[in-house]
Amino acid sequence: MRSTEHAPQMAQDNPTRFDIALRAARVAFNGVDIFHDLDLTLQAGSFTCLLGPSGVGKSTLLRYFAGLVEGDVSGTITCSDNIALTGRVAYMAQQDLLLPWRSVLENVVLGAVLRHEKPDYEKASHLLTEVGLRDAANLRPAELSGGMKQRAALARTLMEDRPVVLMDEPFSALDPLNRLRLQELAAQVLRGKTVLLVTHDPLEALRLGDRVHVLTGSPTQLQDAITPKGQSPRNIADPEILAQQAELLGQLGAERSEGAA
Ligand SMILES: Nc1ncnc2c1ncn2[C@@H]1O[C@H](COP(=O)(O)OP(=O)(O)OP(=O)(O)O)[C@@H](O)[C@H]1O
Repeated sequence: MRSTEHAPQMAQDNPTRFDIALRAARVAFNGVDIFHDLDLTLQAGSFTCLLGPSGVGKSTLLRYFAGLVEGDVSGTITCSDNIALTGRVAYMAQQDLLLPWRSVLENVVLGAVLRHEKPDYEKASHLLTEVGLRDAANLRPAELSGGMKQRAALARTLMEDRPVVLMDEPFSALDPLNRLRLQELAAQVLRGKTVLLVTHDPLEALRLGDRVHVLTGSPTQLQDAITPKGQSPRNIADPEILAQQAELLGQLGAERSEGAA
């Protein structure tokens, strides 16, 4: 990973110090419970990953923490410092949500502009270099590939420097090498922050997550967390990580589908 004198301030310089407790969460759409009685604690400064089959409710759970689920919703979110979570979250959606009329650089500094703050263009340029978009800073989103849009959205999320970061499949559109590079970048820039990340990739979850939960069933339930050892980004060739991958695939139902085949 490149490192320059202008490297953005890393989260470990200012770690997140409050736990976030979600209790008795319930979300229903059209009268059907996606989940109910769901509890999940995000420990201060730790990286939690959510895995599960498509449609199980991962994005809904992530969006619940972001306060973005509307309608038939109940439950509580409490921070251990007794300050509301609202306003302390950076959220990266599955869709890149880049504004089409703004350049990549202008999209990355959008948060500051909307808050009427002076954008830190130096930090934005550094992050664009880190995500491999230095030469695309002045392009509009329509001129980018899907993977480039996702990298721009990641740079915008990392730019925000919030204590809590929620990311929905942030690397899904990337080729394998860019995926590994950006996982490394995320691990480095987000170290010390409280992160919740949704992914379909068990190895990505084990590479980055301190706690990895599988969601299964309907209504959805959280399986007990798997807790890979050591600091992220972890070596995915490590035999212990590979054993945990097998465990996660088992929780996801791999044995059942092999049996069915
Ligand atoms: N706003 C909504 N209105 C109605 N139904 C919704 C809404 N949002 C999500 N759902 C439904 O809730 C269920 C869970 O959706 P969600 O997007 O959370 O799943 P997911 O596990 O993230 O899926 P994927 O891995 O495909 O992204 C799905 O059946 C989906 O159709």
